[in-house]
Amino acid sequence: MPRTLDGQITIEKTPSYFVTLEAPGRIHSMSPDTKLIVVVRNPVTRAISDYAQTLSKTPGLPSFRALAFRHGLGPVDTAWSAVRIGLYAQHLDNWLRYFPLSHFLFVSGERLVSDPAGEVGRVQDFLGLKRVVTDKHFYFNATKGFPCLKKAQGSSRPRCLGKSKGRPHPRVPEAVVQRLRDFYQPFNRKFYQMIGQDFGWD
Ligand SMILES: Nc1ncnc2c1ncn2[C@@H]1O[C@H](COP(=O)(O)OS(=O)(=O)O)[C@@H](OP(=O)(O)O)[C@H]1O
Repeated sequence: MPRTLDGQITIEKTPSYFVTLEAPGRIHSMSPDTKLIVVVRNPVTRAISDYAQTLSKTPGLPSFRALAFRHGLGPVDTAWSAVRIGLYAQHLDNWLRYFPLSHFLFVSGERLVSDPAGEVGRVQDFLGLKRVVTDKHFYFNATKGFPCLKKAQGSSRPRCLGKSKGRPHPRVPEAVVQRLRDFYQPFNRKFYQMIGQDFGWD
């Protein structure tokens, strides 16, 4: 981590930390005061998004169904990372051995799209910052199908996130989606209970 002066906040973003067993202990030994921001979305959509990303780099990848269920039809394959990462309650359990819940902010991936200023507002409050970024900074870009910044930092031009963010998802049969929804439901409920926040995924 770079040196941080008084009055500065250093932010580091690595999605895989949340699901890495050794990460909480290491981060705690670096600084037990660290604030932790976790962006979560419906684990079923997250798994399909994860698959879409792998598929874009690996043409000929087996179907989502073939990877999500053992032998294509059997139990849900929790060894597949796209499935395992969505077990938020389990990952959080590991973090709560080192950090109290008050150190966490859970950001809704869905609201980050439907109301980016609202979610970014919560982030600013959590970090003790003035609400500098507001509604005024975003517009909905119909071509991208997502909110974008009216002006990028240091430029007068609008800026959307890159091609790898918000790519189309492959079609997954409804029966497959439903099986995964059922699978995640108890884990989601446990997660809501642990953090006192209901994301309404079920
Ligand atoms: N404003 C805006 N523009 C584009 N995309 C947006 C935006 N806000 C949130 N998202 C969602 O971000 C998802 C990609 O982020 P990831 O967390 O997968 O990225 S990464 O893990 O850091 O690579 C990406 O997921 P997919 O839609 O599945 O590609 C988006 O849904």
